[in-house]
Amino acid sequence: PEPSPLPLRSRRGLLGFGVQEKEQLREALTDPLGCPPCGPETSEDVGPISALSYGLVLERAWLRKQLHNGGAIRIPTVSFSPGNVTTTAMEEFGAYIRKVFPRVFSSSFVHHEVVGGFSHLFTVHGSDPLLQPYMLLAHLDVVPASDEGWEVPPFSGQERDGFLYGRGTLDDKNAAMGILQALEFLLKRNYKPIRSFYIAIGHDEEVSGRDGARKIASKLESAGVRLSFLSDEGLAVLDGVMKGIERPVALVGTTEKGSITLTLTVQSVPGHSSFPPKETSIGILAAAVSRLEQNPLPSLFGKGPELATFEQLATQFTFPLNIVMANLWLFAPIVARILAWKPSTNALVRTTTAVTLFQGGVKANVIPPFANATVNFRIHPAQTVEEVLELVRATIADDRVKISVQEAFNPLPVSPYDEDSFGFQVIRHTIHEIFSEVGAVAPGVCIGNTDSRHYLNLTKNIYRFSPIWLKAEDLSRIHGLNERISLEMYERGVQFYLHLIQNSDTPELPKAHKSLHEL
Ligand SMILES: CCCCCCCC/C=C\CCCCCCCC(=O)NCC(=O)O
Ligand SMILES: [Zn+2]
Ligand SMILES: [Zn+2]
Repeated sequence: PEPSPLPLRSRRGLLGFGVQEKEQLREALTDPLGCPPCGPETSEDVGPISALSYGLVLERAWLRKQLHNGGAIRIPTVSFSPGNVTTTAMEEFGAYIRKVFPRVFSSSFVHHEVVGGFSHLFTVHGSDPLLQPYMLLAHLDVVPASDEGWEVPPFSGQERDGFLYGRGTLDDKNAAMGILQALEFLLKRNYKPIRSFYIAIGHDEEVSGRDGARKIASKLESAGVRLSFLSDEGLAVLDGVMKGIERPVALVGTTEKGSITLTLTVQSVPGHSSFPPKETSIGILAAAVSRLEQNPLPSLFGKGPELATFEQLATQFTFPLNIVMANLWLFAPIVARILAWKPSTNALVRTTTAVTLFQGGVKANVIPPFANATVNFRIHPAQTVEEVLELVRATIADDRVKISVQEAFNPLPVSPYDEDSFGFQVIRHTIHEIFSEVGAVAPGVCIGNTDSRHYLNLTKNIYRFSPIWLKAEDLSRIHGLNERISLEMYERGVQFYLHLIQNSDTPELPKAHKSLHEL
């Protein structure tokens, strides 16, 4: 049977669903009868039903039918360096989404194209051409992971205790699959958007986005496209990440830090290890790198947009921290010192220094002819590439260490987050709908970099929020060991995009609400 039409929001509700509509939506989302006929599969047919590994979670019976041959997490779409990505896996990913999202690829008002070899651009044509389109961004590539240290192999897509484990479950296949799953679901319910939108799934975000996002952006720019707003991965719902805040809070990245990656090289004359010089190239380089680690760049806390984050979150802090945060003009130096204790909050205080690669030496009895190291700095919004470079030179203070710049860009402009900013308000409203536990939604500085920076010429309204719930212990899973997402959170992510798409269909500006109770 054809699926029943989804009871969509009435126009009167604009952004919010009415109580009855929400109930209907809940039923539609969980009612397997709304799915295509599936046959009498049991859970043994496909093993554990896991969201990303099998692609779909809301319509479990339907997904069992389609997804026997692996899933998003099991396709190792690893990016190693710019131009060096796992192309076969990326092609497989393209085939996979064609298979599991048939309506997205066959709808008369969704246009799909592959850009840069493996990135995907979808244009979803809305019924009102006068409304400016928006864009949902995600990426399909992941950073490498070996089996070592993982509870389950990172590309096996296994479920344990309600969590799906694997590289990409938080960054960023949850979003790539979640967005497409939301669209597939809406199309199945005969939903026709009013406002047009784009979905761009990049294939090399983890290594600069130069072949994916950059090409998509320049293609759209040449076509004269301007966006109402752009939503990408970034900050998240944070639960217990910051001491003194009792309820979870959602941070939406209104800017992101800059970045500079340096190669440090020391050369020396090779020779016999039995009569070594006082210092080898490895020793000289190690000392330089150690000086960088021992002398972090200065605290700039309170001089950038992080000030607004803490001011807006002030009421969420318990006494007396609420007073402290509301008076950062006085207390910023003390707060900065406390934030610097933990890596996640230290990243808000200063430009960070990370030594990520170190190479040197050719044989045990040969004086090394060279040594080199890669150091990646993430630049605080109140600093520039030039300023960082100058401070680094002064800290190394050794002419034998040659410094070359691999890549560099300044911190990104701050997107508006006032009451008149459609993009920020629609995202904020949707967060309150889906993550009703959050005490506040505030603007923040995204400490990592995203594909969204390639779209600066298309909109000033760029917002970086991953619809995921992170506890303090989860932060190390991103690019780390045992990356995982609970099935419940993946499902909430799909709901987030489902609501965001529908909420964006209003021409009117949503008013800022602190919570749903005020609606
Ligand atoms: C109350 C304030 C506490 C703030 C603590 C920050 C918590 C960090 C939350 C999320 C992690 C940020 C990840 C950002 C996305 C990164 C995407 C990525 O990997 N890009 C590539 C790169 O940056 O190299
Ligand atoms: Zn990412
Ligand atoms: Zn990443």
